[in-house]
Amino acid sequence: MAQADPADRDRLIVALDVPSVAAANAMIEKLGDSVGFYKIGYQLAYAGGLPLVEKLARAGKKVFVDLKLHDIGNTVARGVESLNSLGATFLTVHAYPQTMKAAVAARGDSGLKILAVTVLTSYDDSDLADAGYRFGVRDLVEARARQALAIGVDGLVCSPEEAANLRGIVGPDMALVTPGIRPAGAAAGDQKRIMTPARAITAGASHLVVGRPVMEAADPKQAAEAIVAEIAQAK
Ligand SMILES: O=C(O)c1cc(=O)[nH]c(=O)n1[C@@H]1O[C@H](COP(=O)(O)O)[C@@H](O)[C@H]1O
Repeated sequence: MAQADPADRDRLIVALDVPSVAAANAMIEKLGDSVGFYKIGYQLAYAGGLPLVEKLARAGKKVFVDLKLHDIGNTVARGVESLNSLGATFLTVHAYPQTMKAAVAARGDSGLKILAVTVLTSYDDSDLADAGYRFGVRDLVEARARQALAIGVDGLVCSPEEAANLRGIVGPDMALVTPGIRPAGAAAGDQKRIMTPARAITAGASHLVVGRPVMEAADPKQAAEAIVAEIAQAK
């Protein structure tokens, strides 16, 4: 396949959802130049994977640290301060006002960008009702996006289903990072609000987060390249 434009390639964020640093290194090796942006979440971070952030950054890759912080403001701020110097591009927090304010204040001018997770892509309206919310997904995502914007958060995590509406609210520059990406024919798994890569880009997503459709593919490199090609065609 022809070499991808790095600007298209880096709109794909591959979730390194693997159980060990060894498995992560093996996958990074396999994916090679096809991937320029990785996400390290609970599974890898709790298995000793945080030092990989600095290693990947030194190797010229971008890194999204997905720890979805949510605690009292002081604890969130101290946690963000501990992450500021790792060289990551993005860090997630849940989109609660105290949490977002603390994270934005603590990231200072370190270069780390704070993403607020609006409503998880595995939730639908009835899951929100079960959790005690009186808003449905669309209204809660929108309300949280407006709060995040007012607080000065750098970007939002939402499903691609909300991307077009949010793009109209936050303008052209804010990062809209969308998990819940499923290439045509891929299994949804536990995701409830999903779209194909092409449709997510057309809807206004700046970045797509993809885990299992790449990590569990028979040929992960080919799967990543196919998504980047879809991004390049849809933009
Ligand atoms: O913050 C995230 O990255 C995230 C938010 C969200 O609402 N939904 C969601 O799936 N994610 C993450 O995105 C990745 C999606 O993985 P797959 O469903 O395997 O493609 C996982 O690492 C999730 O933790």
